[in-house]
Amino acid sequence: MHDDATHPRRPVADHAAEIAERVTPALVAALERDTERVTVARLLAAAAAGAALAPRVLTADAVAAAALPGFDNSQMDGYAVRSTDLAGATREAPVALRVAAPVPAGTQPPPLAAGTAAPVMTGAPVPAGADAVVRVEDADPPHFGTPGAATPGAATSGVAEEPAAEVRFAAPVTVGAYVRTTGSDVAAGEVLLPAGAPLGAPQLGALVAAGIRTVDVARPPHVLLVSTGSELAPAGRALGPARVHDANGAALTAALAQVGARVTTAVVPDEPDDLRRVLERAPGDVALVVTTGGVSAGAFEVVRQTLDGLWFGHVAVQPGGPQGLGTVVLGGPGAQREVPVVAFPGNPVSALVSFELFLRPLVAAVTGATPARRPTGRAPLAAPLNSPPALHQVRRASLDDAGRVHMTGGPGSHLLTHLAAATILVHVPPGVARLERGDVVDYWELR
Ligand SMILES: Nc1nc2c(c(=O)[nH]1)N[C@H]1C(S)=C(S)[C@@H](COP(=O)(O)OP(=O)(O)OC[C@H]3O[C@@H](n4cnc5c(N)ncnc54)[C@H](O)[C@@H]3O)O[C@H]1N2
Ligand code: MOO
Repeated sequence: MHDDATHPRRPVADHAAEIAERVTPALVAALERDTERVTVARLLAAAAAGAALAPRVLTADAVAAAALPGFDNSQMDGYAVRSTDLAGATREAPVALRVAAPVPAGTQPPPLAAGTAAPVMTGAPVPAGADAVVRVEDADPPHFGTPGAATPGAATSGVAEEPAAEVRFAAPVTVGAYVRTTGSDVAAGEVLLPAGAPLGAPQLGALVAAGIRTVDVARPPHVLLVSTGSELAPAGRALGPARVHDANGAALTAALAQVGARVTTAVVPDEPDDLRRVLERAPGDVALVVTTGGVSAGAFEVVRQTLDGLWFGHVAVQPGGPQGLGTVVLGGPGAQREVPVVAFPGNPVSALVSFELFLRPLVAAVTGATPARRPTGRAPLAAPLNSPPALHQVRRASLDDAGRVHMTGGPGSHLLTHLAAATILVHVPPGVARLERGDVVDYWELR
């Protein structure tokens, strides 16, 4: 048993601060060091396949290859005109112009002759010579008509009228009215997105719009996730007697990926040499090692027994009490480097709750994944709750339609399906032994 008198439990906030001090600089350094050039097409394919773009942060300015818009175009369905032609137009004395050939979007019109007005559609180029657009509803007639409308059955637009040969305007128009000028969004050669910009939906759209084919981005930080335990079998493998599947590897891979990390997993038995070998062969760009299991008081605690120099102790939290923290040497002779290691307890709920408390906020803050912090709330309990008064207890729960908190299971840290059913994590601070029905608790939203 843990002996509080000789080994005081470390407060949650202190342990969180210790982890942040080691892990945040390592992740920041990795993001700055580890960049890659990717095609926008690849980012697009990843987005289409459902991958979150975060934390794809630009590491160099993305410069517009072409101006946006690339040509002067109309903001409205209307008539492209020469403003001088309408200079004297009034309601009493409208100006009549001959209607030129219409300009659909996607076509390049000929120059506009003086004394004419070209029907121009939204997004279509404004013809050379024209310097303004008058909305069709402000002209007379106030619609374009439908070619072939005179033929019975041909009208489809609801305006069963042939296009007019002449159009009248009852007011002058200002130069530039409803013309979206070339480069008004961004000029060719201008910085479209600066280094440091996170790539989200509008940014990806802007890259494509401006014709940019490749960008320099930070690579997601690489985490080596090591599940320890001789009882573990990889996901999907048939189980022998007394064996369990590696739930932690699965759950933490997903949890890390959700906040923008790349994950390499390993499953090692409770054999120090096996753990050493995994660390020696770790990929060269690993910025952080996360282990689960092997940290408590058993006879075969591979993490505790193998990783010298780590702090091992108890944090005043349940689940997630036994924890380890320090640095570990990765790589073989001549290629060794030190990275932080965070050693979580093996019970699956303990490992995931530890992640929520200690790692998720740090990784999200560095990668820009959202939400950086779990949204929080307060709600009344639907039933009484007991809590170990020396510990910060984290319980798995959900809210009913009336906004009351129901536990999705007991406090046992093996109850992974109860965590899977939960939508909130309830926090019961130290010093509280019991809460009654109706007492208000703080919670974090999990989804
Ligand atoms: N004498 C004491 N025993 C224990 C203490 C203690 O203070 N004194 N603490 C308990 C608490 S609290 C926890 S949490 C666990 C933490 O133990 P370890 O980190 O050493 O984890 P293991 O013993 O390796 O495993 C615990 C439990 O979790 C299962 N497990 C481990 N890894 C996985 C995985 N990847 N996927 C699924 N399940 C996993 C493992 O089979 C065990 O059932 O120690 C308590 N004991
Ligand atoms: O910390 Mo252990 O997680 O209480 O089961």
